[in-house]
Amino acid sequence: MSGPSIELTGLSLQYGPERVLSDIDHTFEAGCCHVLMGPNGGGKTSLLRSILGLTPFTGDITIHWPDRPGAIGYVPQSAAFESSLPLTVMDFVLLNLSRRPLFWRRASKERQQVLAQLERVGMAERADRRMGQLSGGEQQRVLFAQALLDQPQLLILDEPTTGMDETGVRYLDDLIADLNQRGCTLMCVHHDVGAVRRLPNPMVHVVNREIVDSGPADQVLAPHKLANLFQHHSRKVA
Ligand SMILES: Nc1ncnc2c1ncn2[C@@H]1O[C@H](COP(=O)(O)OP(=O)(O)OP(=O)(O)O)[C@@H](O)[C@H]1O
Repeated sequence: MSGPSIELTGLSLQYGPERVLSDIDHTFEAGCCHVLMGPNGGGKTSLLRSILGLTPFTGDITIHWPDRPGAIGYVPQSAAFESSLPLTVMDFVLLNLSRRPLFWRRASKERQQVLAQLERVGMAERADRRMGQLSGGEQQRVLFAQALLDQPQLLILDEPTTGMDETGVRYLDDLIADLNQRGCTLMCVHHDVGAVRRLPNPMVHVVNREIVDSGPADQVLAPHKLANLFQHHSRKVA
């Protein structure tokens, strides 16, 4: 089963007097690798959170699934784990696999499933470490493994390579290429122009209160446009 398209109609979002997203009409095509870029505070995370239903907005967001609704995976920008929390990598990913409490014995089938996902991000050997004792980049890899468990058809990533070393980035590149080949729709926030160019046929959307530019990466990230990519609009107070 392949991924959905996402249609925004008159999407606006405001925090107090500050208008973060303003009357956006836009469609993200099915099965593509979409990258949101733009200046800090331009509204990229707010746009992702709106699609996930994690923040109130006005207007409409419609997810057009090709068949029946599929699974959605989400990797947030960062997560904090208290180092004294007795929650291992295996526990954390297992928690997301079933609704049963952790102290119930887990079937080895479930454990194998989790290990297979951890293997895909190079973290299987650290399955018994506590989440709070991993580095930021390692935690990010585990969050990614957890988001892959349900075989998502829509995968939403907020700055997925933050804190990751080269090996982590390579795992991520391979996984994204694999998901893209399977027709999954990917939405991803990125700041690194070089990393975006490595993605499979990326569509880049520049978010700066509105979507100010959109198209294939080689057009939107053309050298003469790069200077303006991270430039801020003066923000209007609504
Ligand atoms: N929960 C919130 N309450 C109040 N203001 C918020 C909230 N979340 C975000 N904002 C503000 O909304 C604006 C857009 O934030 P958002 O995180 O969407 O931007 P972004 O483009 O993802 O930025 P960055 O590139 O720095 O991650 C910022 O000015 C931010 O301070």
